[in-house]
Amino acid sequence: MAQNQSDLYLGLDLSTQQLKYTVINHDHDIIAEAAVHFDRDLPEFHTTNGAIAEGDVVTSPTLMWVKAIDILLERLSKNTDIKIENIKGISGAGQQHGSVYWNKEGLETLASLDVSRTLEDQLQGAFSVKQSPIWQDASTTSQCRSLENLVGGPQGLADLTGSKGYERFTGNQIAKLYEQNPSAYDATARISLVSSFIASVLLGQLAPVDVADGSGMNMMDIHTHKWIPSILEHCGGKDLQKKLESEPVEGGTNLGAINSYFVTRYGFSSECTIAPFTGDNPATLVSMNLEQGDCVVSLGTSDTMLMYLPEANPTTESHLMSHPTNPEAYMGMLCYKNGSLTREKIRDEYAEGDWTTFNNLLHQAPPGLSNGCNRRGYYYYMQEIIPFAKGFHRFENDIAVDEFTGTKEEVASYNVRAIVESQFLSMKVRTSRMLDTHGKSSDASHLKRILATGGAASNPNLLQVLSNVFNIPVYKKQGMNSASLGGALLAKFAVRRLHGYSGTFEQMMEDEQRDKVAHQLVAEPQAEYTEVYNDLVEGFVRLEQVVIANTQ
Ligand SMILES: Nc1ncnc2c1ncn2[C@@H]1O[C@H](COP(=O)(O)OP(=O)(O)OP(=O)(O)O)[C@@H](O)[C@H]1O
Ligand SMILES: O=C(CO)[C@@H](O)[C@H](O)CO
Repeated sequence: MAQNQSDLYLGLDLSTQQLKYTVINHDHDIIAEAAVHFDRDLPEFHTTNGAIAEGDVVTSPTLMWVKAIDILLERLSKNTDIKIENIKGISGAGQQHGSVYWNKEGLETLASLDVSRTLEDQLQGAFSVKQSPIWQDASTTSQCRSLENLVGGPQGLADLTGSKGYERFTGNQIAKLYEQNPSAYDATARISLVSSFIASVLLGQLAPVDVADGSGMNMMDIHTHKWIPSILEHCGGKDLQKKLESEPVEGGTNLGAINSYFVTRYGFSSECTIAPFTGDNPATLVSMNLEQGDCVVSLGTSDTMLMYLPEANPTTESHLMSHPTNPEAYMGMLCYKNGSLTREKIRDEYAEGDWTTFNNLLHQAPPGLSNGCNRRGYYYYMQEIIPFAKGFHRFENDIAVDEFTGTKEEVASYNVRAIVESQFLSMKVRTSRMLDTHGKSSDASHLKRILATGGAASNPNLLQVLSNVFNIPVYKKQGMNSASLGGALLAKFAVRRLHGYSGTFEQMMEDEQRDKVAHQLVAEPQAEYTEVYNDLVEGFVRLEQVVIANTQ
């Protein structure tokens, strides 16, 4: 099968609030994008922002994701801009860390799907755990400490797997199931990540975990990309190796052709290749085509900061993940649970639920929030990851207050500015700590640009504050769905390799991307404000320590 100008590549992203698709052509132009929104399109699953939270336990109905695949593919097959038979490869991404528990019957059904029935109809009984734990879960602290103790503490676990023990990381979620629900664990034949779950559905059999997403499990050796047997046994007994089936695979691998169900039901080509699906953050990195000195800030449901790292220097404050396309390299990451949803809380409480009002209030408060009184706010609606803190905390001249003082409008504007500034200051402080650790070996110690993405990157007012806090320009790329775009590019890379291409992913991007001026400048640092933020760092860190101490 030769390369053809009419060839198309499909990327899917099963993120927190929606399942999205992006279709690209040979030149990487975006031909179509669409999404199924879980709360709006699938209200029968009763999710809020795609999830069901019961205290620290946060899950999503696995069957909701299955139904979303039915609906998305139906919409794709009806899109007249796309010839579905021209799609040569499919890859994509999933929200990281979440897990899916297949029972034996479920895998058998998957291997023999009936083309006259929907996936939802056929896979109702396929899962031994019906609610998949997702990345917002914070209920496995004891499993985290136990795993760290096994390997000599938090730094020991980070040295082995790239991260210390984190509640949302899949190994700790599996350990909780193993301990607390042995019958469901025993009824589990195989375990998928959210990413490898979608690949499995498309293949009609269990798909392996990809190395970049595998590094979000606390169970994979970050250097060799293999499972660590002693950790597997600790988290899930002797059976866990079997339940994972195979070792993680590198991005761009060909996993096989799409299941005939999708060929007959939707008109895919029987030669359409399925490539490993990765995590949404690694897929975002892939889509960004980084140059030296770039980092990515993704403002989605979670806020994340991503960067390319040539060497492994794991820390207990950031994540080190395997790079999605370069087996020798790494991705550094910071992840905040209180991203868009916590900004929405403040918008709803102080800005009438409207982003324009939110933006107006942002401009009313002085940058740095001083103006005769030093105000500071820390907003953790959900249990935060970094720092490990919870609740809303406000200070005036270093004294904790329940609410800022001022008129109703002033109070509203202080809260709006305080949340935006404190979220970006936290990122700045931790980015420079990560760069200090990697400084000796990394060009990243000289950050030159931020490439912004995610739903909230559509708001230029936020990006202006981001630029001022970091004192570097912020750029954006065409198309809002960077993880599904990254998936489409990974699909193309796998197809090209299947047909003999021996170059790297980066070479493919260099040689075959038509639009070279892909990033647009959206905000530049404003000199009068950047100094303000430099001066704030020390006080920000000091009061954050008070917040952490108060929420232990
Ligand atoms: N104008 C705006 N200003 C600020 N935030 C916005 C704006 N428009 C959308 N958002 C935020 O974008 C969020 C959705 O982002 P996105 O579509 O990237 O989510 P997602 O893909 O489900 O998340 P994730 O990738 O973290 O799983 C919404 O929760 C919303 O708060
Ligand atoms: O937990 C993380 C990353 O570690 C989130 O960013 C999810 O991937 C959802 O987007």
